[in-house]
This record gives sequence, structure tokens and C-alpha cells, in this order.
Amino acid sequence: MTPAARVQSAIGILDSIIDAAQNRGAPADRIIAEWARGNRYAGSKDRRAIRELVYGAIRACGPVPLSGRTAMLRLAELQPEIAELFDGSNYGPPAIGEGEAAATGGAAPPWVVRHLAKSDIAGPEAEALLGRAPLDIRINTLKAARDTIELPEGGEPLLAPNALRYESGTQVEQWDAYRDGKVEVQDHGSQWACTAVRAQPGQTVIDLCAGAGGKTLSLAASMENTGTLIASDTDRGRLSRLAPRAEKAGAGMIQSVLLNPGKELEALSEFQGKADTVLVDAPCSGTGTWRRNPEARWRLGKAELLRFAEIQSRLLSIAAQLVKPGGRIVYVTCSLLDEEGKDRIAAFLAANPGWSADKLELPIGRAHGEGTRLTPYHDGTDGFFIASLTSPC
Ligand SMILES: C[S@@+](CC[C@H](N)C(=O)[O-])C[C@H]1O[C@@H](n2cnc3c(N)ncnc32)[C@H](O)[C@@H]1O
Repeated sequence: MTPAARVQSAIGILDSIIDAAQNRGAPADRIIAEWARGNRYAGSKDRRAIRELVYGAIRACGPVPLSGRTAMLRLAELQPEIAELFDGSNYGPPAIGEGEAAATGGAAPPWVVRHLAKSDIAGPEAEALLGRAPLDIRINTLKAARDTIELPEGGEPLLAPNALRYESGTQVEQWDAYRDGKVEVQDHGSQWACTAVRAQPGQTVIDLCAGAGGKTLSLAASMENTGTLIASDTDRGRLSRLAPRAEKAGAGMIQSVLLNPGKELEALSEFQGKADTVLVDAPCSGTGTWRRNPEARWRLGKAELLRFAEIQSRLLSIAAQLVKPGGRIVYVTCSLLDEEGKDRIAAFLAANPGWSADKLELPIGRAHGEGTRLTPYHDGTDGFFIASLTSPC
């Protein structure tokens, strides 16, 4: 493909991504993969270049662009060599019209930027939300150790005891160690969120919103596969992906429990008042993961943010009923909006006298409200808010 044809293909893909973002359609990654499947003439270099262009354009636009072309024109403002490819050549984009407008830049749609600023995320902190994330792995201590594991490439040891960092795009999935369950892909910040649970062998720990079990597997390793570890979620599809992952990781202790939305406690009744710790890795807007899903900025709506806050508070009160006297809730969101972090914890503490927030002694992050915040700018991790709450004895 010519460089101009790559630009035109990227514009077409961007049109689909914009449409999907506004109509709850497929994520950008899937749209790009589908395009590649349907356009076999594009070789691997073409596909890589097109992907770069698409993600470059998404990152370059704050509000939802009007079209793929305006998004690409915005990228061309930052990278003038792209503007030259609007040359009207065969398969290339038509020449740029006089006064033709590019999409607007910025970190996100203006209302989101305002909410972020109110949450002390502005300037370089906001810009870093759109940087490129490295690839972090966690050595699964049920099967290997960081000091002795043999991997095809040496990574950078990070502060978390089992973390190694690689360049984004490293094909970890093709390593034997990955296939054998000795390593898991997990962001460094997410590894610290698991550490905050302080899960010990023999305890009863509930991962209330386990999804496909990214954090559950880490908890099983901390518990050395002994004790009770419940992975629950309302999403059958996600939860069903946990069992094969757990088997591969040698984490036989995990019990999956599918929850009925609105009646979560029914399926967990035998654990009421019994858990040492409940991890609430709550559904959220994901503002802390934009480095990986930059088009998520275009999917967020004000009503959705309110809905997230409501469910986050509800999940906290469900967790409170599962914890034993003196036990803990660890609340985590990968959002940096206070509505989903600091404010939820303040509301919980106001409504639940006797509960207290403990200081998390993590070697990274900063105190934020009654919790700890990790950000891409300050910590080089995805953005997280983590709080630890102790119930009255
Ligand atoms: C942030 S994701 C969890 C990610 C997962 N812990 C991990 O580390 O990969 C939030 C999860 O909450 C689940 N969820 C949403 N509503 C829920 C509810 N009422 N009860 C339990 N889980 C819920 C979603 O299905 C989603 O899997």
C-alpha cells in the first residue's frame, strides 16, 4: 500500500470507531482487527502503520470528531508529513480543501476535562492519560520466581515484587512461559492494588467484581493456593474466562460464583460476615486506562458516570455485609474521577459509623482523600484509586 492509501484506510477505520463509540459498538481494537481480516492485501507493515495512524488520530482528538477525515486532519496538524499525503492520489485521501476544519484536540470532551480538573487531574497529569502504556507482566509465584524464571527477553524489574516491564507490543502471548501459566500480563498499578488486599494463606477472600479474574489470579498466588477465594461477577461471559486461566495458572483454590444483578447477596449468603477481605474492583468509567483504550473518552456520558457512582456505592454496601468483624474492604477503581473514588469512600464512611479508612503503605502513589491514587504521570502505571476500609470489631 502507498503511504497515502494507508492514511485513507485509517480514515475509514476511524469512521467506524467514531460510530461505534457513539452507538455502544465494538471497541477500536476489534474494528481494526476486522478491517485487517477483510483486507488481506494489507501486509503486516501496512497493518502496523495503519494502526499507528488510527491510534495517533484518536489520541490527538479531545471531543468526538465529526468524521475519520477530521480526526486525521487533526493528527496532520501535529505531524505535517501526514498532511502531505492528502494528495488526491489513487486510493489516497482527497486534497485538503481551503479552510477545511480539523477536529479539536485536548485530553477529552470538555465536560470530562472539567470533571478531571475538579479531581486534580490537569496539565501534564491529563496529558499523560493518553501516553503509550508499556507492557507489564506478573510472575506467577505458584509456578515460578522472578529471580530464576527464564524468559525470551529480560524485562525491567519494577517495585512490585513480581513485576517486570517490557515495551508495548512485546509478544508475551507467544512465550512458553505465558502458555505454561508462569507469567500473566498485568499492569504494575493493578499488581499494587492486589498487594493492598494483603491476602494471606488460609484466609477467606472475596473478589466481588472478578471479571475474567486478572486480580483473582494474583490473590490466589498471594494465598499460596490455600484458604477460600471466591471470584464473583454478574457477567457470565467474563467469569467463564476465569476457569481456564486459573487452571493454566495452577490456581485450583478459586471458586467462581455468578451473581444476579440486584440480588448479589443471595448467591454469596454463606459468606455473610465471614470474609477477611472483600476486594471491590468496581465497574467504572476507566479514565485511568485511556492509554490502552483512548477512544473510551468518547463513550462516556454524564448519565453513565452517575450510574457508575450509584453501583459503586451499592457494591461497597454489599461488601460491608460480607466482611467479618474487624475485616477489610479494599476498594479499587481504574478511574481518576473523584466521583468514582474519593467521594464514594467519603459517602461510605459517612453512612457506616464505626468503619475506618486505613493508610495504605504502598511505595508508589499519593494519598488522595481517604485512599491512594496512582497515575500514569506520577507512577507510570494505569490510573487507580485504592482505599482500604476496616469494619468495626
Ligand atoms: C473493573 S471490572 C473488574 C476487572 C477484574 N477485577 C480484573 O482484574 O480483571 C468490573 C467488573 O464488575 C462487574 N460488575 C458489574 N456489576 C456488578 C455487580 N452488581 N456485582 C458484581 N460485579 C459486577 C463487571 O461485570 C466487571 O467484570
